Amino acid sequence: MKNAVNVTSEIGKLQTVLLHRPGEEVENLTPEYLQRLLFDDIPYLPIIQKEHDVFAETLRENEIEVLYLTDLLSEALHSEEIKEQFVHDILTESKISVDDSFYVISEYLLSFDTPEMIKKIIAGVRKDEIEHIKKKHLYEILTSHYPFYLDPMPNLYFTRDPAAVVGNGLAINKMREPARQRESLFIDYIVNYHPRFKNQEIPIWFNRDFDYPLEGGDVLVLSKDTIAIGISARTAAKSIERFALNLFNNQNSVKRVLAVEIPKSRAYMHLDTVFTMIDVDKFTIHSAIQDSNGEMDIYVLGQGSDPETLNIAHKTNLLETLKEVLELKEILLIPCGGGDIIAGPREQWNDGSNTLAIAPGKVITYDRNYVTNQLLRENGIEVIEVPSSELSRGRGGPRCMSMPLVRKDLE
Ligand SMILES: NC(=O)NCCC[C@H](N)C(=O)O
Repeated sequence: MKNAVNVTSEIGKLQTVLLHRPGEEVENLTPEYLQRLLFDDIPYLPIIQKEHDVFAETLRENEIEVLYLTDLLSEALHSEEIKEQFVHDILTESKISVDDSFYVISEYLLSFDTPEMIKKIIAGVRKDEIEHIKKKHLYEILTSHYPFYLDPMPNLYFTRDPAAVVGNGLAINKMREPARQRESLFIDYIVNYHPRFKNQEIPIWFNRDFDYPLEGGDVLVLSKDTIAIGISARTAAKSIERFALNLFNNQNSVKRVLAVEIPKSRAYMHLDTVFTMIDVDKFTIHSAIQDSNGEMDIYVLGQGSDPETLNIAHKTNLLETLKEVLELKEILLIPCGGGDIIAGPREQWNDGSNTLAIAPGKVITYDRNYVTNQLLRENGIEVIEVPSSELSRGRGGPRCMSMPLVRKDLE
């Protein structure tokens, strides 16, 4: 039987991918809470869904199996016991303290059938939806202006971030921002209880109970023996060390991890917002991650003298480091927006360098990034554009919106 998960490169023919179609959660965004919920604007639901459907259809047209997170979770919660446990965990992680409201909200959620309950959890539970909760505690009275018991989860369509497949195993991520932390609980339940995954003995390289954060947008599988991980606003150096040690100690394929430092800013939140692999020897890059001499900080981590030690080598030239680890004479870095001082940052902001490779040299991008798309084509890349007016409002592109579960190994 084929592995439930297998990713040994960024570019091998994509075979199975996990998506989430945006739903009512985006209608629960209001200006006051945009920042807390990590959005810069409010998408228009019918159009964001239409755009997402085009994205999913484009994948299917390319013979890629598209799985939806909500379907898998619904199938994973196949007994009352698992469903109740899931609701308990979600409420606990939503910081609903164990008092009257905990039980009332829990009962409310469990009154729905499983798919509807999952939709409700993702959409968020408004306070005015359950009126019969008596406010007994001071904190309940004080916070009553806040409209939700359970926050909406509008970032869920960025399935890239809560987990990452590396080789035949998985990192189930500890997410940095409170608005996203519950997302990886969905993956945890799917891996543990869904028939497609539960008996597969999938190795877990990193777990969501680790003290420091790691997010999937920072994890790039450059080849079967080299992973790149961003040291970013979302992923901590300590998490990279742990992940690297777990990989080195528990499998024999990954030999090195490149820890790539990027500016800690909203525009560059993950490594894949500024750097993606699109062919065996081609990458997109946003030039602003390098200094005026074209340098940046890259740390090559390898297995040290004992299982808890790493060898660390400091490099400053991305191109030379990539050539060395990928054993290639030439590599092309294609700058977002052609490196233009206006088109570059504009297209990067709208995910011009967040490219999803579905095969070597074949990518899906947002249509709005026409400067970058043209440049990719001029450099021999097959570019399939998808509409992006509303999808891009969440600050993520085609790579962020997809979690590859299976890719064909490169020859
Ligand atoms: N890999 C990615 O860069 N994902 C995009 C995540 C966007 C989301 N609004 C966030 O701030 O987490």
